[in-house]
Amino acid sequence: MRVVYPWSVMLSTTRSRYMTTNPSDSQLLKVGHMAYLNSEVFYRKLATNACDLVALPPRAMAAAVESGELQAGPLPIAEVHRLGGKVRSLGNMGVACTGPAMSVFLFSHKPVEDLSGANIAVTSHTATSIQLLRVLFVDLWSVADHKFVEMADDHVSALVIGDPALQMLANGSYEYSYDLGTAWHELTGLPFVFAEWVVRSDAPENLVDSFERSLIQATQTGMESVEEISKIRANESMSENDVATYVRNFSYFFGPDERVGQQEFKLRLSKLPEWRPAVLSVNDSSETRAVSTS
Ligand SMILES: C=C(O[C@@H]1C=C(C(=O)O)C=C[C@H]1O)C(=O)O
Repeated sequence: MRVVYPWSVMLSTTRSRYMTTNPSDSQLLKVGHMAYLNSEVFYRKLATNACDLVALPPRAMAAAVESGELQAGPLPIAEVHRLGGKVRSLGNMGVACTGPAMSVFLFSHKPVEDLSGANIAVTSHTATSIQLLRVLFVDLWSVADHKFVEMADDHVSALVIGDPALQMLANGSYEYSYDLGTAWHELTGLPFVFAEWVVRSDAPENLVDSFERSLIQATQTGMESVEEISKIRANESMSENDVATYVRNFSYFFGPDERVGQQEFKLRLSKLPEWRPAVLSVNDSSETRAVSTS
């Protein structure tokens, strides 16, 4: 399995066992590696010859699948909806939660009800949570006339996801924090699907079938290996117990409830004006340093 790591400066989670500098024209799918702790169960036990992995943050990963640079990955659900028939589901899997997500936060210096007109900084990693925040601003918190800005700009609140959010939760200086999974559950009583494993519809069927089998098997084994993951991924801000609680909080195989939650999100989002955040090159993003966990 060959892995390219343009993202390696951003997260402390990269694993050298995957790193090689020897590109080959192998008959393997090019697959996105979501290097967040919340996605570790997919990759920890993935056979080394199952695919070629490329690490990218969620928004950039969706752009790479859309352009054909990658063929598969756990894509932000808002982008899965947008890509429509260009992609199809792999294994009925992804990242979902019912209630707290524990790593998708609006951190704020003011209560959320007072954010109308405020500058809200948004991580360039996100494609879905920013859309969830737009829904919550309208349907739950009645926040209007806010402006989404970059992390380096002046802001009152910041939307942060994944490992950087875990880090900020431990070390951050914001007075208020709102878990977007909790807020969604308050609003709808439903699970929220953040990401779904998909593959491009034009990917060769034989490669897709064999990768899908490997991925399902790896994830089942990965979910049985949370203790091992916890030992490896515990750090000064998260004990082994914290890591295990965090990982076990997610649903990785979807049932009917996840799909109902997904459709509800699609519906609520479709009622808002069409808008999506710019696709930034990872290297352009000034927040790389601001939210680095490495
Ligand atoms: C639960 C999370 O969901 C993530 C949030 C995403 C987004 O906002 O676009 C995309 C992928 C998910 O892994 C998280 O990052 O903590």
